[in-house]
Formats: sequence, C-alpha cells, structure tokens
Amino acid sequence: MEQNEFMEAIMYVNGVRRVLPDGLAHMTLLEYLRDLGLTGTKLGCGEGGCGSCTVMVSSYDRESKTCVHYAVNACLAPLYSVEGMHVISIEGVGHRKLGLHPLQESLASSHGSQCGFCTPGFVMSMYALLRSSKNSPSEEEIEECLAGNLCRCTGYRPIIDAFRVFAKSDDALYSGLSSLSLQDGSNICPSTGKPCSCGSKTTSEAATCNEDRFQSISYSDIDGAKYTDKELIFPPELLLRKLAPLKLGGNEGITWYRPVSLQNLLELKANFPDAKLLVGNTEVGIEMRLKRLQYPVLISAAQVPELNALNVNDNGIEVGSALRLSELLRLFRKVVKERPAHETSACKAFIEQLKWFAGTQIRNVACIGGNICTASPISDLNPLWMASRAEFRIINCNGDARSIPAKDFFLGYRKVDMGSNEILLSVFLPWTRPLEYVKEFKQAHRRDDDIAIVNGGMRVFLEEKGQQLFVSDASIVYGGVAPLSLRARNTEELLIGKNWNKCLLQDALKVIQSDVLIKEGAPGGMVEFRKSLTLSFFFKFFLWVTHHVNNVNPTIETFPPSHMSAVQLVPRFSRIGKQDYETVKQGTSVGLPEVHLSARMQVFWSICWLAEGP
Ligand SMILES: NC(=O)C1=CN([C@@H]2O[C@H](COP(=O)(O)OP(=O)(O)OC[C@H]3O[C@@H](n4cnc5c(N)ncnc54)[C@H](O)[C@@H]3O)[C@@H](O)[C@H]2O)C=CC1
Ligand SMILES: O=c1[nH]c(=O)c2nc[nH]c2[nH]1
Repeated sequence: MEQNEFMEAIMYVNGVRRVLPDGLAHMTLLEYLRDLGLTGTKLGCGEGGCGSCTVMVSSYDRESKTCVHYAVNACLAPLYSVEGMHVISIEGVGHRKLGLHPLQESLASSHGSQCGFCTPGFVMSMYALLRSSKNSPSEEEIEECLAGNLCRCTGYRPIIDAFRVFAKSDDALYSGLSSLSLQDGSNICPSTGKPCSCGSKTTSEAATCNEDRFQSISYSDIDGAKYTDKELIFPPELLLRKLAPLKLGGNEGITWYRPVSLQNLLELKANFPDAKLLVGNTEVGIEMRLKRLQYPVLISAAQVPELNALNVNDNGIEVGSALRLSELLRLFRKVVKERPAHETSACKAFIEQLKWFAGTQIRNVACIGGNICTASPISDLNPLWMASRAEFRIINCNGDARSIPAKDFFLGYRKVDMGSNEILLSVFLPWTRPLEYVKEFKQAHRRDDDIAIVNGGMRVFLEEKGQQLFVSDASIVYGGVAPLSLRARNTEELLIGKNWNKCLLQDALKVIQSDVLIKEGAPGGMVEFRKSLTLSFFFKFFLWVTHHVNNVNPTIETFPPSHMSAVQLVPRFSRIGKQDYETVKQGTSVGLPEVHLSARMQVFWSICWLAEGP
C-alpha cells in the first residue's frame, strides 16, 4: 500500500464530526468519549461483561446499502475501529433541557434506576434495539438485548417493566411454545416441566397452565407503541465516503492497520509476520489491557470483504471468518426458515448456543474467526464446529489455500494448526442429512452472559436397517474438560456401527467416564460436578435423538414421558414480578412510590462518580 492511499480518519459522535488524529491507536472508544467530556458512558469491568460502557455504533453497509445500528462495549472497542462510523452515546439520546427520550422517561418514572451507574448502558442497549428494529421488538428481543448489561442495585424487574412498554404485545416468548413443543404433539408445561395437553400457542393461553403469571405493570405513562424515532440521523458524509485503508500510530510504538481487501491483508501479514490480527478485539483487548501483552502491529481485518463473504449453496454454508456472531445468528435463523428441516439440525444447535453466548454487545463485534483462533478450552462454538463436520479454510501470505476439518484443527491449549504466515479465511458448515442430528450443550453459573463450566457438541448419523437404527457416524465433543475442546474418541468408536437402543446408552455412559478424564486439582475445579455434566449431556443427547427418531420410526424404544422435560429447549423466561403493598398516605410523600430526584438525571446525565476519575 502506498502512503498516499491513506486518508484522513474521521468519525461522528452524537452528530458532530470529529477528525481522529494520528497517535491514538492505543486508545479505546470509551477513553476517547470520556476525554471529550462525555462521561455518561461508564468504565465498569473493562472486559465486555457488564455493559455500563454501552454505546450505539451506526455504520453504512455497502453490501446491502443500508445503515446498520448496533450496541457495542466501548471499553473494548479500539478507537480506530469506529473510523467512518457514527457513535451515539447516552448524551446523544436525550437531553434534560431539550427533553428526555421516551426510553429515558420510562426508565426514570418506572423506578428503573437507583445508583444510576449502569443506567446509561441499559438505555443504550435498548436504544440500539429500537433503532435496529423495523417493528416494535418482542419481549424476548428486549430481554436478549439486555443480557450483556448488569445491574447491581436497582434490580432487573423495574428496568424490564420500563422497557416492556416498547414491546409488541403478543409475544410468543412467554409461551415459548415454538421451542417447547414436542414433535409428537404433547407439550411440556412451561410452569411444571411436566407433559401437559394445553397446547397453548399464545401468552394468554399459556397463562392457563401457568397460574403464576402476572400482567405486566409499568409505572410510566409512556405508550411505547406510539414511539416513532426522530433521532440523530446517519451523517450523509459517511454514506458517500469510500472505504480506504488506514495506517495510524499510537503510544509505545503501536501501529494500527486497516486493510480493505484480502490482498492488502495478506501483504501486511507477509511484511509483519508477528502482527496481531483482530476483528472484535474482545479477546485481544483483554490480553493487551488486563494481561499487559504487547502487540506493536495490529491489523484490523473487520472490513475485509472476502472475510465477510456469505455463500449458501446445495452443500452447506460458507461464511467468512470475520463475520460477526450476531450476523451468523441472523443467517442461521434465516436458513432454518428456508431450507428443509433435516438440513439444518446443526444450524439450530448453533442458534441455541449463540443465544446464550456472551451479551449482545460482544456478539455484535466478536467474529467467528476470533472465537475459533483463540481456541479457548471453554469456547462455546468450537465443540459444535467439530461435531458438525465443519471445515476451516486457511490461506497463507502467498494466497495458497487449504482446508482442514474442524475436528483436527485444535492441537492444545490455545494452540491451533495454523502457521504465522496463515490466517483463517472462512468456515464451511455442511447441511445435515436425513437422520443426522446435532445438539449443543452448555452449563454455566448463570444462563446469560457467562462462560461455560462444561459445554459440548454432539452429532449422530443413523441408518435404517429393517426396523432398527444403526449408528453410521458420531461425534461427541466436550469443552471445559481439558486444555482444548476434546473429542471423546473411544465413545465415538463405541457408538459407530451399533444399534441405537437403551443398552447402547448404558455402554456409552461407561466409556465416557474413562474417555473424559478430569483429574483432581484440574484447573476450573468442581471436578465431580463437571464429570457428572459430561454424563448428563450425553444422556440428554440420547433422549433427544430418540425422541426425534421416534417421529420417523415409531417402533424405536422410547422413554417415559416423565423424562421428556430433559429434551426441551430452555426458553428465555421473562423477569416478571409483582409487588403488592398498601400505600398509606401520611400527608407527605412518605409511603408513596415517588420517583427519586436523581432519576431523570441518571438516565441521561454525565454524572461522574468520584471513584471513576475523569
Ligand atoms: N470479552 C468477552 O466478554 C468475551 C470474549 N469472547 C472472545 O471473543 C472472541 C471473538 O472474536 P473477536 O473479538 O473478533 O476476536 P479478537 O479480535 O479479539 O481476536 C481473537 C484472536 O483471534 C485471532 N483471529 C481473529 N480472526 C482471525 C483470522 N481470520 N485468522 C487468524 N486469526 C484470527 C486474533 O489474532 C486473536 O488472536 C473469542 O475469542 C472469545 O474468546 C467471547 C465471549 C465474551
Ligand atoms: O465461547 C465463548 N463463550 C463465552 O461465553 C465466552 N466468554 C468469554 N470467552 C468466551 N468464549
């Protein structure tokens, strides 16, 4: 790249054009905003886990020719990663003098803030959801968009109540029945966990088998249905601007490169073999800031079109390695609707796993390749890539490409089969075949935004011989049990060629115990618990497959209905709560649910905590 190809770096912050000077490659977006005096965006955990630094980024998607809006964690976003984009922080959403945004008004009047530290982050996550939704979001989408925001004093109930007024009213979430419906027509009651015959499809019908559900209440007078956005527009200059490569410096000799084609990227990689490639920076950012690792040359591959390519064909899906996890989720949801059901068993497993992967802000920036190449032993996705026969396509600096099965890619603790002159180009996921089933597993301390204690991906391909089903191929992979995502090879071997029946289940459970060894004192602790999870995951898998094949082959031996709660998906239950109390007016506001005086400031104002610094 010639020096004169580099152009002036700019961004917009709350509608104001800002030139990004050279020399800030070490800086995060959060630091930059706070230096501008926009201190409503908070530094909480600094590792993308709490959401108090949430801002909305708007960028122009040249492929679809649309503006896209999404929430990000400013604490991990390198400043230069938002070059050419519009960043809206809490100060750009509403204003005390000009008026609060309906979201802010609703949050304040619903008692949705107490100390106010996390409040701007909650508003921004919800704001990004509203701006990116064509219609009113569902209640499930609201819950999902807030999964990456932690509140430690107010409590989630009033926050959700405040935002629920913006949801469309008949949300399938509360019944969750699309996912809870078993294929034989019976249902697992979302309340009791036992089979029931209510067959309800809507929220109100679900309430008939779940007496404990309450009508949602909100203290605010906001009618979210009337919300129409009259917000800061996407700056026209950014629509017209050409995407160009960047080279910018920073403290301690850091250089930031932004190539905009695969060829640029491979040239840079050839010139700087030790350069650190990054996309979402959700791993590299933590390494540099919290672990103090130094990477003098950073190459941001986020905007390389070849690494963002999508190709859906008759064999499967090929996705570029820089594709964001939220995009991957959208793609899987789309193909599940469009393709024959038997082809998308793996896609459905990924959808379920991604639903519980980190928070929305992380999924909006973290990419497929970042998760694969980090090769974390608790990666939620790598066991699934391995189990579902995915292939990784690697390319070297000369442009020579090779493919490797995902199951052979991981070599050890954060070690993969890729040289320093290579990068991950794309991932190919084949469609599943009739009688081929893939399932995901994850157990964590909390469901939302948490790393797994143990996770897994399992696949079985069955073959009908007369009345019986035999295992033609199988993959059993666990995460969180070894320094790398681990194939239970002996269990796989045991399964292949065998008749799929309850004896096989018992035999496999025995082999897993010697196949997956977690020694006393192994990192992560909880050895007995983790061992039992490996068995219970397989047990669930066996039940789940049996339940599915029973629809195809009713002669197959089944399990009693009491076991069937183990095969249902875990829906995202809403935080519905109700508080009953008698208000006794005592001549003053004592006893009345008054909105506290700081509330309207906390929802927009750049309050600065003494402990925060500037
Ligand atoms: N901070 C958090 O709360 C969470 C972080 N994560 C992490 O986020 C990561 C997801 O991706 P990003 O943020 O985009 O990662 P990143 O930009 O931080 O890069 C992570 C690693 O992947 C490598 N890499 C990325 N793309 C590559 C490619 N195409 N070829 C070769 N190497 C490549 C990078 O060099 C780096 O070593 C996962 O690794 C996961 O561990 C996941 C969930 C939560
Ligand atoms: O695959 C992953 N899933 C997670 O939830 C996570 N958190 C940190 N790193 C992670 N990797």
